[in-house]
Amino acid sequence: MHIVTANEMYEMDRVAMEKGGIDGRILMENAGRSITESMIPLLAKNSRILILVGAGNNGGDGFVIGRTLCNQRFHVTVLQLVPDEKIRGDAAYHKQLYINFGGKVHVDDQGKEIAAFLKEATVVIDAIFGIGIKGKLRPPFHQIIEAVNQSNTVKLSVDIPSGIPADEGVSFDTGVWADYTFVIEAPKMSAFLQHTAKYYGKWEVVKIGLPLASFDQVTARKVWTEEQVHFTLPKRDDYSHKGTHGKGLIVGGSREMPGSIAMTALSSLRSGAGLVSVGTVNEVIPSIVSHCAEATFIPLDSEKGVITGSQCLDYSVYNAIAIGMGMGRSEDTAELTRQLIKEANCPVIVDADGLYHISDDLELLKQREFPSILTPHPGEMSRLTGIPVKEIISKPFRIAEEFSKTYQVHLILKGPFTIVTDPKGKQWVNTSGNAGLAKGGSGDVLSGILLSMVMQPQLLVEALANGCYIHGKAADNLIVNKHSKQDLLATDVIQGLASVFRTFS
Ligand SMILES: NC(=O)C1=CN([C@@H]2O[C@H](COP(=O)(O)OP(=O)(O)OC[C@H]3O[C@@H](n4cnc5c(N)ncnc54)[C@H](O)[C@@H]3O)[C@@H](O)[C@H]2O)[C@H](O)CC1
Ligand SMILES: [K+]
Repeated sequence: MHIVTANEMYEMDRVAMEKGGIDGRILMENAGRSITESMIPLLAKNSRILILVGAGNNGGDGFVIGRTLCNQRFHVTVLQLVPDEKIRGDAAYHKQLYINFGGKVHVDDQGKEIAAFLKEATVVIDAIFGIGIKGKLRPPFHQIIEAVNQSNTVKLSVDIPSGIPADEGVSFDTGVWADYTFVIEAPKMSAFLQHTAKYYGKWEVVKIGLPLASFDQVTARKVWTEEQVHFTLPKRDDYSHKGTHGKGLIVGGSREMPGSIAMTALSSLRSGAGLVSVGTVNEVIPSIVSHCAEATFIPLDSEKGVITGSQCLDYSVYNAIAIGMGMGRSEDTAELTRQLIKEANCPVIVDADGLYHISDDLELLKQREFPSILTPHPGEMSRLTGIPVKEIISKPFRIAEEFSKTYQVHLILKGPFTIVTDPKGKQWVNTSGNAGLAKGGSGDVLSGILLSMVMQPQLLVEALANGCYIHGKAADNLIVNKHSKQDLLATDVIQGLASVFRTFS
């Protein structure tokens, strides 16, 4: 499933019309018909449906929906929120069809009658604005949208909740708080941004007949779906041995933070890694063993419970390495991080304190011949880039793309919608997971899962996207009957991995 910006969607439209030869009026007909079909299960025969229509093609979709619902004997009222002369082109054509079929249009371009119409309605179909909204809402639309939000109606938005921009990095006034959004052809970026996603309510994609093959030329952003997990997650071969599933090294831990690396080691083993070695300070090894008897250890030189700088580690025997969890932020651990990044001839996952250390040495990443995988949350991304957290949350796709391309890394920008970006800028969004994961230790568990995935026989980006999916899905399964978002702990997520792997094996 592709994710688009407004311009990318217009480009798809252009391709469909100019190259495909399909008429815009047919696309609008398809949009309105498909949405109506998907909407009907949510409607009761006695629903009093109010369709709010704006000036653009989103409003045009509203007229098609109006005609189609009237034709099926639903009780429909269309309220046009702009003067007649503003309804043009394909929307005007479909307005006329709606009228020809016996539909009535009420015009309220001042927003004076909206309250009265809302009072009579049980369902609002929001076709005020689509992806064409620009700048601050002009009067009276702010007031109209607020009135819709305050009304006691079920709110069904067409393509996008009106008022919400399609793109990232765009400020907005207010938007319809939809119960349900029928997204045309491809979800827009704002469905995956934490400040706008909540306006969509539940959403589903409706198809209107755009040439699917063209999406790949128009956008390099996709949702990582459960279906793809089914296709790509390697099945364990009956005749495999521990070597088949990779040997991983985890470097980190300190006297003050022995738990992080223990969780990484355990989650990695629980995700199928053949062998896991932990390079850490001697004194924390017994506590890690108590959680994870299957790991082997490389005691590293340490001072005051923290790993010291130069270590004689043979990186060549590993299929992948993860560094940083609970490691501490001394100059010594910084030196070790730099050394490992320079010398390791296999994929390296850099997390937590490892990310802290490389923030000032990002150029090192460009020199690596093997993949570098960075797993920052927005705070860590802010340190890596010098960009404020607020801006990262507001335009994560663009910032992640630029960073991955510049430093030639695979970036996993963590959040409610984790974005995996490859060094060419291709992106996949993970949608599993819940707020129960917003706790210390979650990242350590994710790093362990990723380490294990990277060592399995699958493409690197698939391994990373699958790792994110599995981590979130374990948490989703756990809050269904065993835990809640409140009490869920990172260690529970490790226990929950079994439920996910069983589904996909
Ligand atoms: N292939 C497709 O995706 C199809 C999508 N369809 C629908 O068309 C809309 C996009 O239509 P467009 O006309 O470009 O934009 P809008 O409907 O969002 O309307 C813009 C409209 O609103 C006015 N406006 C803009 N900004 C403001 C503001 N800040 N305050 C007040 N008014 C504003 C402006 O005057 C414009 O006239 C898409 O979302 C789908 O729903 C097609 O129907 C089928 C193909
Ligand atoms: K809308």
